[in-house]
Amino acid sequence: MSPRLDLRNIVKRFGASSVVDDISLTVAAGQITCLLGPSGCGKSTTLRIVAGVERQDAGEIYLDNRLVCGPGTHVPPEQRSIGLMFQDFALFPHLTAAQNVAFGLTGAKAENRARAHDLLERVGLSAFAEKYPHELSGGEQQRVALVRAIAPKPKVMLMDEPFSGLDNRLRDGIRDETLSVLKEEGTAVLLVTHEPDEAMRMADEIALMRDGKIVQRGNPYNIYNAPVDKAAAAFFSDINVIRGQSNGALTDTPFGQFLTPGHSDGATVEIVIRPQHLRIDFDRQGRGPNPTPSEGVPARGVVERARFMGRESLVEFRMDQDGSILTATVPAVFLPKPGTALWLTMRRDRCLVFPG
Ligand SMILES: Nc1ncnc2c1ncn2[C@@H]1O[C@H](COP(=O)(O)OP(=O)(O)OP(=O)(O)O)[C@@H](O)[C@H]1O
Repeated sequence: MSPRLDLRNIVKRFGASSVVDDISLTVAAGQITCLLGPSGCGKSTTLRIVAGVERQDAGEIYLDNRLVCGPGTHVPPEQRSIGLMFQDFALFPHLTAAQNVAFGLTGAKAENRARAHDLLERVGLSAFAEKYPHELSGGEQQRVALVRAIAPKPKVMLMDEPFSGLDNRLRDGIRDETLSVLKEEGTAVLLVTHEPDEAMRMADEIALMRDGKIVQRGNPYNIYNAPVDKAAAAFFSDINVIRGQSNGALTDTPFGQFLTPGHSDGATVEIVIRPQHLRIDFDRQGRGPNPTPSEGVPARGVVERARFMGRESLVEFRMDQDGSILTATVPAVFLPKPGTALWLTMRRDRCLVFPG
């Protein structure tokens, strides 16, 4: 199946710097792709180029195989069949919710009204159809803006941090509603966010951006579990880093030897593990659990501090062997006293090995 939206080698420079540096990306109908990355990495500029409000310096964009912008071609934004949903959306204050939703529709009046009411019902707002924007809460207004953007059945929906103005409790509900409406409509969605949680929740595919480039593309599971480098791993959660020197394709650590093929002798190797993949065991008269092939050798540490985070407890250890600090999380209440000696083991299948 050919992609609905196809970006090929998009470049945008401001002065000497390439803010978007050779971005290629496809989004299929009914698929949600998240452009995820830190502030300033070029996400919004990419979106603005797709919308047609910014022009690229090189590259092409195709919509259903039709060139919409490239050398010598620039289809104006309003002719691209693209819906926009930004954080600072504005409803027309003098129109009711239903009139706002029906505003951009070109069909017969009764038909437009029916479409507006159907969409409002799908986001739980039928009772608000005849209300004006100032009579609606922020979250309700946002849902109206969303269905207004969806109403003309755009082929592509561009969303730039669309939920960031909402408080957490509202946000989850509106995200899920949005997701189901967009899926039902079969819209191709390109959504910009700097929040990994939002991308994990919304995306079929995440495109992780850094300095104007896409450094990794994949589904949330793969991006989280097989990050391309340490920075990609650290973008999604806190990480622990254990350093060592590779020798004969092996690296010695307090947790035993790790296989590090492909790293030359003497090269620094970083072994990365997320806090939830460290296992904590009690000290049995100076001994920890027995080594196993799947968890390697345990290492002893002393609790520096422990904090209850609501869904989990976070325990920081100072390791006996080298004084380094490692953090483990436990999905329960576990608050050992500072100074308590405990043993840590690393789930080998969860360790990531990167060049240092
Ligand atoms: N019109 C412009 N002129 C000059 N520089 C610009 C212009 N627009 C954006 N930039 C610069 O390009 C870089 C990328 O901006 P962009 O808004 O695309 O980033 P972003 O990843 O969306 O960040 P944020 O999440 O903070 O919005 C930034 O350094 C920004 O200052």
